[in-house]
Amino acid sequence: MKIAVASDHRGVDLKRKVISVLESLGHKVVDDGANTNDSVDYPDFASVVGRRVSHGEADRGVLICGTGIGMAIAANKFPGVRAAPCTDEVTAEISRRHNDLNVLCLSADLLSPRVVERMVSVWIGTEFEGGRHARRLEKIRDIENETKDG
Ligand SMILES: O=C(CO)[C@H](O)[C@H](O)[C@H](O)COP(=O)(O)O
Repeated sequence: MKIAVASDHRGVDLKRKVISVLESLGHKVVDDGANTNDSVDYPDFASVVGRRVSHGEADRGVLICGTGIGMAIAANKFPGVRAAPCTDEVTAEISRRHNDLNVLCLSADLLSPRVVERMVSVWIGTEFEGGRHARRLEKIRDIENETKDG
């Protein structure tokens, strides 16, 4: 898969870890920054990854900030993006099985690199279950279309 990855200044080190985990699993990674610890604004990075996933330029995305929350709020503004902060292996797995999460948001401040390694491996390798969960995602698409039309 092609995965777009970005962080703000708080997540630069963890982003490097995530990229190495994804590449070791055989995925192609697009590194969308940031690359220094200078203070930046997370929406500038969430929008790059959110746009790529929304436009089909990347199959999935990973976004990292202090909590993962700001990145998720911003990325979810793009049609077809389902972004959320996950906190452990269980939420990472269920986010795929039930929600078909296509943008994983991670906290650089609260998660250890070791836990993140396991979360990313589980998240990337878990399939969407479909069935009743697909019906619910259809309803989310309906909401997206309704709000788009005003
Ligand atoms: O968006 C966030 C909160 O959900 C992130 O944690 C940001 O990384 C954080 O707000 C950045 O804060 P800073 O004090 O400018 O480092």
